[in-house]
Amino acid sequence: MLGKLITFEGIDGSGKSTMLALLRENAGLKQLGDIAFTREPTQNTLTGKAVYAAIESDVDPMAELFLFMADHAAHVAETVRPNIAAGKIMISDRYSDSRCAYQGATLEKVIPNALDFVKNLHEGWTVVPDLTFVFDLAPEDSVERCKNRGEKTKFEKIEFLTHVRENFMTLAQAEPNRFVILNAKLPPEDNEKIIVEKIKALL
Ligand SMILES: Nc1ncnc2c1ncn2[C@@H]1O[C@H](COP(=O)(O)OP(=O)(O)OP(=O)(O)O)[C@@H](O)[C@H]1O
Ligand SMILES: Cc1cn([C@H]2C[C@H](O)[C@@H](COP(=O)(O)O)O2)c(=O)[nH]c1=O
Repeated sequence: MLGKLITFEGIDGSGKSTMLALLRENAGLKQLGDIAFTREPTQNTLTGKAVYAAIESDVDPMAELFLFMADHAAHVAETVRPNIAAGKIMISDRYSDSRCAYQGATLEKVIPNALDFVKNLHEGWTVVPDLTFVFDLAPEDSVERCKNRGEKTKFEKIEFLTHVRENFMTLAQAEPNRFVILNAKLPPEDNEKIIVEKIKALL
């Protein structure tokens, strides 16, 4: 039997990594099947390194989109498809919706309907997630959390993250059966319970 793909999305600092650390240890989740954790951008790969170099530069946003797309293609081919074929439950920290939301925003002034343009690039070849959680957080809180974390990327700006957040909401409204919006200000343990219940219902 084919596995499932579950993705975690949201603006920077919204709590995805914190939640995934909790889920790795969640006994109820472990009982549901063979779980494989993954992420985008991919780590320590040719394409992932190119993406992180781009994030730290002021590279042309269209060029940056295609670096993210290349990383996604490698991720799908080398990790996602084989694990799904092996019947695993794959949980990805960011996936295609991050591209639609972030590059939909970086390309706003470059191409009309940038979000749809990016979304359409994925059609026909990617693996579509079965379930997607969006950690919804005000950009002001996001920037504050990122400041406390001690990192700063070119994306961590209130105006830009406001646009990214709106894009996540647009994506969720278009596919209400796939998306679950979480209040990222709740204690992580509260959202953890909601997530495990939704995953149980999916399986
Ligand atoms: N529910 C929460 N309430 C308050 N603070 C939180 C919560 N979840 C996470 N944090 C804190 O916010 C910061 C960012 O969290 P985390 O690294 O999990 O976010 P992220 O979504 O993985 O970020 P990014 O996508 O930028 O890597 C961390 O300092 C973390 O401790
Ligand atoms: C997958 C993906 C990510 N981004 C952005 C989101 C973050 O600001 C950075 C790096 O991600 P991390 O989880 O903080 O390591 O990249 C993006 O713009 N487009 C994407 O497709």
